[in-house]
Amino acid sequence: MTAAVVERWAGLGSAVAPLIFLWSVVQNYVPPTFRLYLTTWAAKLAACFNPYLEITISEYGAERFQRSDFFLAVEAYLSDACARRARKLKAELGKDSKNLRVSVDDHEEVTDDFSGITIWWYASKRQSKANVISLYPGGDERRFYRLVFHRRHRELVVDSYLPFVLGEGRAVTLKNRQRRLFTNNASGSWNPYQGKSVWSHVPFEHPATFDTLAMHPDEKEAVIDDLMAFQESKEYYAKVGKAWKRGYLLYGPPGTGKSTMIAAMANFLDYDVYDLELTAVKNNTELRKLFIETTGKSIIIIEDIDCSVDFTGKRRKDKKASSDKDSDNDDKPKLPIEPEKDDATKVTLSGLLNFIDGLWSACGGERIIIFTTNHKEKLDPALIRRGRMDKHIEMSYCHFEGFKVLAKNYLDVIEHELFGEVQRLLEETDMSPADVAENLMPMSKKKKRDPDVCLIGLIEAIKQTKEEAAAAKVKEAEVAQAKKAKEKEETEVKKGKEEDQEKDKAPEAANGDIKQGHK
Ligand SMILES: Nc1ncnc2c1ncn2[C@@H]1O[C@H](COP(=O)(O)OP(=O)(O)OP(=O)(O)O)[C@@H](O)[C@H]1O
Ligand SMILES: [Mg+2]
Repeated sequence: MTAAVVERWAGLGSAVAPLIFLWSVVQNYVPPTFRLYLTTWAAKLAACFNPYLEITISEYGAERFQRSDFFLAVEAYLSDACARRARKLKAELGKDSKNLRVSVDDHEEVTDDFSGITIWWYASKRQSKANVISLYPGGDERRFYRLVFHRRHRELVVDSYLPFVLGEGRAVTLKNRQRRLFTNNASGSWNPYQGKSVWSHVPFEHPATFDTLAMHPDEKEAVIDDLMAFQESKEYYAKVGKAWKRGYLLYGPPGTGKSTMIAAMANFLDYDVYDLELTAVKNNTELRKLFIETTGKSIIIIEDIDCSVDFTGKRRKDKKASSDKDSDNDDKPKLPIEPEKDDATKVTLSGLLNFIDGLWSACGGERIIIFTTNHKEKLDPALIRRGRMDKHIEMSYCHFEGFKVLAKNYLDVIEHELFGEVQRLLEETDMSPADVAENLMPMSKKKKRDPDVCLIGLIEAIKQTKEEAAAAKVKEAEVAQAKKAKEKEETEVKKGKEEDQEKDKAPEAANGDIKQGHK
C-alpha cells in the first residue's frame, strides 16, 4: 500500500485490532441471520471511528446501456490531472486509433489536492456475482472509481470538488475527442438493442479552415464574429428566453464554397457535423427523433434544401390535377405546406419548421443549423425568415480578394505581375472559386506548381469562360429577338384575320340595311 494509505489509516490507531478480532469471532461462531444483523451494526460502529468517507462512481449508472457521463468525466480528469503521479498506468489507443490514452490502472491509487485538502482516488472493478448472462457491453465486469476524503471536508468535496472534476473532465474529453461526421440511417435499420443508431458516423477530417476559404475578408470576419458571439452567448440566450441555436442559410451558385464553408465552421468551432439526408426521412416523427439524437456542440446541415426532388416529385404525382400544372413550375416551394391524408408517411414543411425551432429544438442546446441552396428564391419564405435562418450568407463568384487567398494557398504567391490581368478579367467574368482553384492546381509533373504557368493557364481559362458567356448572351439575345419577331408576326396575322372577318361582315350589314330600306 502507498504512503497515502498509511497516512489515511494512521488516525485509527489501536481501534482496528479489536474490530478485526470481533469480525473473526462473528465469522466463525455466529449463525448467518444473526451475522447479517451484526454486520450491519458493525459497519455503523466502524463508521463512528473511521473519519474517512467514500464516494463511488460506477461505470454504468441508471442508464444501463450507456456508460455514465460522470464516470467518463472522472476517467478523463484523472488521466489528465493525476495519472502521471500514479505508479501503475495503462495505455490504450483511442476509438479513432490515433490518440494514445493514458489512464490510471485498476487497483491503483492516486492522490489529488484541492483547496488545500487531500483526496484519494482508487480505480477498481468488481465482478458481478449474479449467475446470469450479462447485457452490459463490458461483460459482467463493473468498473468504478472511489474517492476517499476526511469527513470534515464533506461539503467542500460534494459541493465544489465533484462539480470541478465533472467540468474539468468534460473539457478534457472535448479537447481530446475525435470529431465526427454523422449521416442518418434509413429508419428500417434503426435498432438500439443491436447498436444500430439513427445516425452512423465517420471521423470528421475535412481540412478546410477560414484561412483557406476564398471570400471577401470583411464578410469572412463577419461570419467568424457571429460564430464567436454565438459560442459565448449561453447565458445571453437563456436570459432572452431563446433556445441556444443559430440558423445559417448559405446560398450561391455551384462551386462557390458553401460546403467548404460548413467544414471551416465546424473546424473553427470544434463541433461535430450531422449531415441530414432529408430524402431518407419518412415522416415528421422520424425527423424529430433524428433531432433528439443529435448532441450539443454540433452543426446540423441540410444540403441543397431546394432539391428535395425525389420526395416532392412523388408527392406531386400523388396530387394529380393540380400537380400536373405545378410540376413544371420550379419556382414553387418544394415542401408541402398543408398536411395531407397520407401525412404519416411524409415530411412536411411544418415538420421541418418544427425541427428548426419547435419546442424540441431547445433540447441540448449549442447547435447550428445550416441550409445550403443554389436557388434562394425557390425556398419558402417561412423556412428562411430571420429567427429560423438567422444569417443569410451569399457565396459569390470568385473576385480578386478571393483569388488572392487561393493563390496564396495553392501557389504560395502573394504578389505577381499577372495579378493585375487576373483582377481585370475576374471583374468582368463570373467564374466560381472551384473553377479558379482547379486552374491553380494543375496535376501534371511538367507544370509542377509553377506560378507563371498556372496563372497563364488561369487567364486563358477566364478568357474562355468570358467568351463562352458572351456567346451565350448573344445566343440568348437572338432567341429573344426571334421569339419577339415570331410573336409580332403572329399578332399581325391575327390582326389581318380579324380585319378580314370585319370586312366579310360589312357587306352583310349593308345588305341588311338595304333589306330594311325595302321594307
Ligand atoms: N470559396 C472557396 N474557397 C476555397 N475553396 C473553394 C471555394 N469555393 C470552392 N472551393 C473549392 O471548390 C471545391 C468545391 O466547393 P464546394 O463543394 O464548397 O462548393 P459548393 O458551393 O458547396 O457547391 P455546390 O453548390 O455544387 O454544392 C472545394 O473542394 C474547394 O476546393
Ligand atoms: Mg456543396
